Amino acid sequence: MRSILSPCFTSSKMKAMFKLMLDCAERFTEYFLSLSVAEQTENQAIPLEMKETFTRYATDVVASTAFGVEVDSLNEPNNSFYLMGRRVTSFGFWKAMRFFMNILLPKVCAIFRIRFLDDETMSFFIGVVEETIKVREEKGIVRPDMIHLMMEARKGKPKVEEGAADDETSISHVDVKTPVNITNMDIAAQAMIFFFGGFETSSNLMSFLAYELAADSDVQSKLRTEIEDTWNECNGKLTYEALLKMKYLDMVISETLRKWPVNLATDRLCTKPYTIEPAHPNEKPLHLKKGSYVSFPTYSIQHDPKYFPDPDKFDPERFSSENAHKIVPYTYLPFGGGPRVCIGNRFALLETKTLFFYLLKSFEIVFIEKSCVPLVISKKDFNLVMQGGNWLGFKSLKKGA
Ligand code: HEM
Repeated sequence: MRSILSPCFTSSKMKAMFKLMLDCAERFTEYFLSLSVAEQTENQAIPLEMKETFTRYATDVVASTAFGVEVDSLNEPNNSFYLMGRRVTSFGFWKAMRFFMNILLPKVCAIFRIRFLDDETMSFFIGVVEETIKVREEKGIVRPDMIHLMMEARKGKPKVEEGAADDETSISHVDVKTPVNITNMDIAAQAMIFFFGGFETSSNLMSFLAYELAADSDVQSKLRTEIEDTWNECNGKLTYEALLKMKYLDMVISETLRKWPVNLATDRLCTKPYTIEPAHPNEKPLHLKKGSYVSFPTYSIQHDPKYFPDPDKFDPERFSSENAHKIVPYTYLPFGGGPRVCIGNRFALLETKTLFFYLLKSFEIVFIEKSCVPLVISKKDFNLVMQGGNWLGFKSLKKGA
């Protein structure tokens, strides 16, 4: 299915989906702008838990780009899409057990019908996809999203657009003229990948990014200057090309992913015997057998002072044109690497850049009384999250009354 889903992430598809992301980002910013006016808090910061707030944005983006439906999770906080999304991605002990069992013992899970998701959740998302497909087919609606691409794939229509396919997400090896046998269930399963792969990860990235910006007002104002310059160059209408040209924005996000890699480790299964030779005189060779499970500790590698001096310092300059080439290959792995690199990396970066462009244009992100300073990582959670939540404030840049 990687080859079926890959065409969703080519440049041209990203550009089309950017319009949907832009709507979500504008709506997000508008919501908080009107809130600060309504509550006459223009001069004060709106206190918010960032993970929760960005999860709402990530929900709207996944709903729009993957499931083809419009959801407004800030104005309608208890919409079923948001609640079901939380259900899918929240990990209690038993759910974590089911998750690992499905990875480590898939055959046993199939025999005993141990599923990661319950029937109600699956039926909800399959229902959304089926209804969307039905309405699209009846009314001939075309929307630049994943559902449309999959519908075209099953008719055998998707084409490799010239210059659009990229190295690792290329579909050039797929016989695209042949209709692909894709059921509605398959389409729903692909849309679910956006939830599993992209929902927690993207909102976590945004949460840590907001924290680092609050912690370093110089970085935040330098970034705002780049945003204002870009906004002026675009004559007040942000374009996909202009956003991707923003060098400093890219550096700040890259450094956030270096310091806070959402996936703490990446794993591989050994396909043939291999020996890791000792690096130091007191070590022995490590013999890996076929089938050995190997885990690469991304967090530790990205915090190794040998590769990233002063690793706890948030320093976007590591990724400047002058410095980026000094990064040793395979020591920066927030999206993994090689043929199984994260399929949605450009998607995640694009939705994050779009949101922070709009957010920082209207708001300053600041520490508030409840903020977790210094930052402490929770030991209780499955994911990389801050102890007590990531509480920060959005302070409107509009000079209020
Ligand atoms: C900041 C956001 C994200 C981070 C940090 C992230 C990170 C990762 C990492 C580390 C891997 C493992 C790669 C490897 O083993 O080499 C991965 C795989 C994957 N990611 Fe992401 N991801 C993000 C967003 C997304 C999004 C938005 C999607 C949407 C579809 C997605 C879909 C996937 C899929 C399908 C895989 C498995 C690829 C394969 O095995 O062929 N990810 N991701």
